[in-house]
Amino acid sequence: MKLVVDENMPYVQQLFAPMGDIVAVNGRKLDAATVADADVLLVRSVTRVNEALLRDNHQLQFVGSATIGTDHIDMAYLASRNIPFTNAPGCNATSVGEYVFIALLELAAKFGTSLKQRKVGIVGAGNTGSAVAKCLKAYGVSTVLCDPPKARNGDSREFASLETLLADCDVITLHVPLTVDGQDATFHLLDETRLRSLRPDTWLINACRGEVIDNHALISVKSERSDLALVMDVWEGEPNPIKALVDMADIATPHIAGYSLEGRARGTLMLYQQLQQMMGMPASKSLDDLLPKRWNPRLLMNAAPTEKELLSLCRFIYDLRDDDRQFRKIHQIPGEFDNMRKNHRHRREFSALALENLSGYGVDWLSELGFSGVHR
Ligand SMILES: NC(=O)C1=CN([C@@H]2O[C@H](COP(=O)(O)OP(=O)(O)OC[C@H]3O[C@@H](n4cnc5c(N)ncnc54)[C@H](O)[C@@H]3O)[C@@H](O)[C@H]2O)C=CC1
Ligand SMILES: O=C(O)C(=O)[C@H](O)COP(=O)(O)O
Repeated sequence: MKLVVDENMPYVQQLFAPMGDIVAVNGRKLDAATVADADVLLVRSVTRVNEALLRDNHQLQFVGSATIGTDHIDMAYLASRNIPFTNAPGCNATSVGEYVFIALLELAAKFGTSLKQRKVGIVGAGNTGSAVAKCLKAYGVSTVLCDPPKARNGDSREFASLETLLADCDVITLHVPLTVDGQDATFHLLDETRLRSLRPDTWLINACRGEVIDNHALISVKSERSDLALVMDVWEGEPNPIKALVDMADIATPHIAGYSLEGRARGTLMLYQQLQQMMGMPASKSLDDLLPKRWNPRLLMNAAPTEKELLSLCRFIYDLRDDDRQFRKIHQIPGEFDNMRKNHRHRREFSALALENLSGYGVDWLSELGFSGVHR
């Protein structure tokens, strides 16, 4: 069996080598000729899987994308050819939740305020939006959710309309799929009119897909509104973000909000599990077989951390400022957006750090935030 696999997918050898010959490729440059004799195709978000890519392949048995988003996949075409497809729902949701939480702590420190004084509007209350909500709830920050499809489908949580959320919240964080059709289409969901309606001093975060915000409109609004703060992980026109927008952003990164080691490992593992199941084989490998052990530096928590101390703890796990600094140096150099992603030094999730004394001393909320606990 021949498996054509994006070279930017960790743990492929450990999981898929027993199944056949692995050919690792640059996912952005993948073409029909390279895929022509593949039996299995494993991609990431940078590969458009459609008729143009698969027209010369008449033996493909499985397509997997180690991502949450599926906007790069022509599902109708795969269905028309009866090619089974799976993505990896939720694989990196914790990573996105923690990225947003850390970014908000960074902004609060930068502007000399407390995150607890802000009301956070979460647009899209699926896996990633809920992961953000979980972190904020653990820390005691109030949130408002907007998710019309979930509201219509009877989700028991309380939802606001987008207009109410924009009017009520001083942080807006976006967690919707990119869709262009239907009543919930998200392409340019934040258009110029909505961007102009943002409350004074709003912090706006995009960690879903660049096209959910009209980037040109954002540049125009932000150039008149220095009160707005921006955290941008995703961009229209990736891998070529607009320079003016990178320069305006308070935090700018190259689509790596989901790039925790755990998130990326889960993505590959979920594809392995699906393929094994499809072939009627047991999935013998688990996440523990892939990940390095948790850190246990014996950090003793015997008092609730201040917000500044919490930020230091978070930076110990993932210092977002490093990615921001590096991205600002490279984002206009051809190829470097993808290189920075490919060579991203793997960041861990909060759960990789075991803190002592999480039970008691008023620090239980740190385990709700995601840290592991070691009780004495
Ligand atoms: N920056 C990054 O590294 C990552 C980005 N993503 C992006 O984030 C997106 C969301 O991921 P998940 O939360 O896991 O997906 P999900 O499918 O679990 O949740 C998305 C939610 O958005 C809601 N929704 C759809 N249209 C909406 C609208 N017009 N207004 C409000 N809500 C709407 C849906 O009902 C759903 O509950 C993915 O599709 C992907 O594009 C995902 C992971 C990592
Ligand atoms: O899961 C998603 O959806 C994402 O946006 C991924 O984090 C993107 O990562 P790549 O697939 O582009 O490596």
